[in-house]
Amino acid sequence: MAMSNVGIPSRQLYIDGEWREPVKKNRIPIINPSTEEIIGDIPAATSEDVDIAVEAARKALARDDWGSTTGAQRAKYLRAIAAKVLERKSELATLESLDSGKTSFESAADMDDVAACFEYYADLAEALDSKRKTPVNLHLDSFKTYVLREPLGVVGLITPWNYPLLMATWKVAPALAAGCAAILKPSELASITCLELGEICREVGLPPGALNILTGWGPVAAAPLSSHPHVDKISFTGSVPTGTKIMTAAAQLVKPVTLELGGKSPIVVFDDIDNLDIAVEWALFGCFSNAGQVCSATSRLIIQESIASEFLDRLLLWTKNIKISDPLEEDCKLGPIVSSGQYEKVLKFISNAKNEGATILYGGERPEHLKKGYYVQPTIITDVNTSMEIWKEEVFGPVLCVKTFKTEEEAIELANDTKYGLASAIMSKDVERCERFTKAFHSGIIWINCSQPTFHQLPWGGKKRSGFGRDLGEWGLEKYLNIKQVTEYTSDDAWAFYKSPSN
Ligand SMILES: NC(=O)C1=CN([C@@H]2O[C@H](COP(=O)(O)OP(=O)(O)OC[C@H]3O[C@@H](n4cnc5c(N)ncnc54)[C@H](O)[C@@H]3O)[C@@H](O)[C@H]2O)C=CC1
Ligand SMILES: NCCCC(=O)O
Ligand code: NA
Repeated sequence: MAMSNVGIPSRQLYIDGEWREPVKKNRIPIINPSTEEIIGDIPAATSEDVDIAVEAARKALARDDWGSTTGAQRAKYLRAIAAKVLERKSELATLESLDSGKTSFESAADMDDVAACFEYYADLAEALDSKRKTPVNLHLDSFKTYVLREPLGVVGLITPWNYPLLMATWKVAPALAAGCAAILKPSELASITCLELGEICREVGLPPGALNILTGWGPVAAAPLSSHPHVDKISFTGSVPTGTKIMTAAAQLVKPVTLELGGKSPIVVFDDIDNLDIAVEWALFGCFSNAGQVCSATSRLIIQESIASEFLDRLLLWTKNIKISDPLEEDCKLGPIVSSGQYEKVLKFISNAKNEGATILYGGERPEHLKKGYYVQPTIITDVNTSMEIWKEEVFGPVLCVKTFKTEEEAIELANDTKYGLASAIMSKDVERCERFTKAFHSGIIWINCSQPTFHQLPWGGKKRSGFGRDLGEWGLEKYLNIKQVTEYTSDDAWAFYKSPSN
């Protein structure tokens, strides 16, 4: 096993710029999914701590040192956070791998993305100053009007474990850029790096209460944010059942939510591709990177019948070549699943597929050389039909199911045969066909001749059961802004709608 000499910091809740013990003093063990060992613990917040954090956030908004900042001033904090992340990149990446099982390469890439995302929203925060007040010319002498873009208020950011610090950053960076005060609730399965973000905020002198970080169990530490009368918005990434609960609670207060809820995304491969191996590698990366624990994983391979057999042969060769090991080992390409619960869930999906009559072409089990840890072989499933669970449900593990098609019409029907609508990919050198598919796919993200590349300048989110609203890009900032119209009557004349009693 690869050794790490990075110690697990022991932290409290990060509230009002300070480390604060949870009111109930409970803690949750941190489990390393590669060794199944307890390596530390995190504080477990309850609704009492949520109340304290919400109050701290409200006070931050009311104080000049946060509530009256310009975008340019906030950008300085965001850039300082980015610099600290890069300074601590190697340590943070190792912590991310120890906590979540991500390979060290992917964790390091995440830290680069985290820093770049803070930098990107620093740019947008600066640009916001000139857009803060936009005059609107009505071509009327009697009225002067303008539109203000203001911070929305106190926002609750509830995030998952698959990209722990990166998913938090997709929400924290724009929320702070907008001038909101935020409460981040990371996943109990992987919170270490999000707590370190608290330490970074403390070190760079982010005004107290601007960002508060509460770790703990979802129903105890996050649910109170959805129902809290002084939390103005919830931005969530995670499962459909939890998204439904959040939306239900928020609906009682007409609280806006944005939900990013995963999917069962297709990758359609046509027989006109120039290079089989290039397409095979994208199909592999699309489903097995991050051990398949990706909301946008292209986990349904829809392949043209004429090249299916050759494609699958190559796919098998590439799959067998994937190095599965402790995520900190050099060249590891597939680490463990995040937790025992998720591991059991993935294995159950595979055994259900088998019981329903599908063929496990490759994988489906624990790799023989790894006796401990929540490892699952990269798995390829064929003989799938569209009524099977494996075709319909999100596995969130390294499990690819395969179906073939003959015609373009059949391909698009199969691609859209899902309750989800996050991403879709097409591999073809026919430009017009790619355009037809771009239009026909029912999803928020389209990849052409690739799968998964993600850029923080572009909107991220889906339709149907994948949720609504967008992270990233300018759309990721807009959702933390309140649009306020201001209408001023500038005429000296009376309005004269009613008859004046003095006449
Ligand atoms: N869209 C995505 O990126 C993700 C999708 N998932 C899907 O969800 C499945 C289950 O994973 P979980 O960790 O159980 O996801 P989850 O949706 O329960 O967890 C995500 C976040 O929601 C919080 N949460 C849990 N219950 C809550 C509640 N009642 N109110 C407010 N927040 C709550 C959790 O503490 C965590 O911070 C996965 O197998 C996968 O299919 C999981 C993580 C990320
Ligand atoms: N490449 C980033 C994927 C983000 C997500 O799984 O939500
Ligand atoms: Na963990």
